[in-house]
Amino acid sequence: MNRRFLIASGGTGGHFYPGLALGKELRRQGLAVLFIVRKNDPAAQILETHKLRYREIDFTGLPRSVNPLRHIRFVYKFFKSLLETRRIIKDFRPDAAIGTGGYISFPLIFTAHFMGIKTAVHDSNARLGLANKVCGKFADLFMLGLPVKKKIKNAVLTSTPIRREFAEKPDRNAVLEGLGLDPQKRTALIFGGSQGAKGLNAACAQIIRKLAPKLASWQFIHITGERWFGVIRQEYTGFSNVSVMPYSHEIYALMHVADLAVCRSGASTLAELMYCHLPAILVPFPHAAANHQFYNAKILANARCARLVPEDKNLAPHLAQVFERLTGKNRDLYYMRSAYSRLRIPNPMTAAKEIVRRLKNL
Ligand SMILES: CC(=O)N[C@H]1[C@@H](OP(=O)(O)OP(=O)(O)OC[C@H]2O[C@@H](n3ccc(=O)[nH]c3=O)[C@H](O)[C@@H]2O)O[C@H](CO)[C@@H](O)[C@@H]1O
Repeated sequence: MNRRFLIASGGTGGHFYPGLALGKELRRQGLAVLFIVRKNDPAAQILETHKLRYREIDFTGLPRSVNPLRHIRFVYKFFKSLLETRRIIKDFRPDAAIGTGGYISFPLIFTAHFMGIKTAVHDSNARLGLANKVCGKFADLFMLGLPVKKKIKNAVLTSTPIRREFAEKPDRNAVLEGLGLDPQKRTALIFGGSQGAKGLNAACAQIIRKLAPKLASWQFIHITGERWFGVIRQEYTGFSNVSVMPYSHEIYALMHVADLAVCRSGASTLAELMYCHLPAILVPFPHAAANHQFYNAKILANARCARLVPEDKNLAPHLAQVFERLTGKNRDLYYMRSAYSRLRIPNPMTAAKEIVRRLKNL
């Protein structure tokens, strides 16, 4: 009979997309897959687009406020979610339950474990999230996107799955000309996480405006995030060597044609940089849980594939200094690019396949 896999995923894009890649690979291999997502999670819509089945549960993360009513509501929803999950497990009868991070993993891994079902979790970051720390105590398999310092039971490094589109090498001339840019010039790609990044946007615009006349052989693609598009586009008025956009659905093509990225250090971004061997200046999101973006960035910085610039009051001058050095010395970029071949992290493009292989062996 067909093996059956139940995946809890959703919340941020960073937690959801690796789960989606995994679900698609399970289906590609002819295995049955069902998702559990939080009620009203926009991830449900994306699952529908991909024709993947899902069930919703009513659950929220730990309340941050001290309001006792919120805590009572949390406890109520917590027990309710365990009962809902139990029902789903009884209906679907999975061979294994998988959580891809975020608090939605907890009810599934906890319930499945006590119902005698094999469990696995995947954490993309170099510092584990709270839900995964707890789930790790029950999991039969703990898959890691990046190496972590902490000793974890049943852990294996699999990397984080990325979109298949990254495997298609684009035509550099066509991509750059399509953006009104010059294929002869070197190109820096600037972007935040899936939402953009306010501080990074402002610092980059300031630096590019100042350095552009000195850097005639360089041009820039600046992805601002929807919220900041208008303001940042204004800043570049009169600059013909900058292409500004609010979001790119084809960032995989841009990463392949770029010579340097200036970006955040979310886990999927890192896996994509690794796959494209793209040298980067990483500016970790300073408010990420347990400062995990800093630890993510450190892995690429220690391996010399990237430079790490913290977002503090010196962001603009520090970034300008690193940026000027890298754009002035092509040799540095060459060494950074080649340093990726020495990274001892599995290929993110085959990560979904590898995860499925391990799940089948549980
Ligand atoms: C702010 C925050 O806490 N973010 C976290 C969130 O990911 P978050 O989703 O913010 O960040 P990630 O780097 O993991 O993913 C961003 C994704 O958006 C894509 N992209 C971005 C811009 C664009 O124009 N087009 C586009 O497709 C990138 O290619 C990438 O695939 O969960 C991740 C996994 O737990 C964490 O590592 C991140 O730290």
